[in-house]
Amino acid sequence: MSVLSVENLSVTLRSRTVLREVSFAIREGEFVGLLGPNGAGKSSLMRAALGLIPAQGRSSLAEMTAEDRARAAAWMPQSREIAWPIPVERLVALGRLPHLPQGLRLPPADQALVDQAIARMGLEPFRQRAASRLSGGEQARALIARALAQDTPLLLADEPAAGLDPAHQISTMGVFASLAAEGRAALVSLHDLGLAARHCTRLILLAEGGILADGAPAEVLTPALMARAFGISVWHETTAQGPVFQPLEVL
Ligand SMILES: Nc1ncnc2c1ncn2[C@@H]1O[C@H](COP(=O)(O)OP(=O)(O)OP(=O)(O)O)[C@@H](O)[C@H]1O
Repeated sequence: MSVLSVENLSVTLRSRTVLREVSFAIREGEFVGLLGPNGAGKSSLMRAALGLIPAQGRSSLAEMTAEDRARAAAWMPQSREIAWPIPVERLVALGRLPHLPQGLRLPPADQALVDQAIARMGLEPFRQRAASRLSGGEQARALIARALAQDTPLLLADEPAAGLDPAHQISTMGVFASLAAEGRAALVSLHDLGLAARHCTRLILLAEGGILADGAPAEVLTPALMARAFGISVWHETTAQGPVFQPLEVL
């Protein structure tokens, strides 16, 4: 079943067309990496698909009411600043707000989802710490945990691996992959092509105002497409531990 359907979506920002008639659908069980050079329109595509910026065309999420959308999709934006000193546990608990009548304390089932999200993102030691006093990477993990606590069929995240140390990059990609394996879906923008090759079930490559390629990682991370989209040469090999992919040089 499709959790997001985008048809002929075009985005114009300050009279410049950033995306032209982009169409794709995301189904349950998919972990989709959104790739493309700086300025290709990855954030704009996710924000337009969520109905956060004006766009032409159709998006199934943008058509929903704000309440329905908050139960259908969780969103982690690129900007991570947590400006106020809310304890990490309460920040993560905000993910349950779309599911609760106003003013109620968290029922046990909702608290269990908060605890699960905190454990999944390795935030146990920070539970009572003011979120504004976490490091950049820890703040990113707290915001991913809030999105996980929302417990939605689809999670969209803008560069969630940026600023994380290697172990947390791998474990965070593992969390998204496990959501997909559980029958949910994730759409995640990434600049790390090696992580995309190893963890995503499908890649969408944005460039030149549209989708240049959409398919399995091996179909998208080809030398020809990498040269065209990023102007780089690449090295890749299939190993016993899975695909290994390394950008090499600027062409
Ligand atoms: N508010 C805005 N007004 C005008 N132009 C904008 C605005 N926001 C983004 N743009 C432009 O739209 C284009 C797409 O930006 P977007 O942030 O979607 O790219 P991206 O693929 O997410 O880039 P990055 O990899 O650098 O995060 C860029 O050329 C950017 O300069």
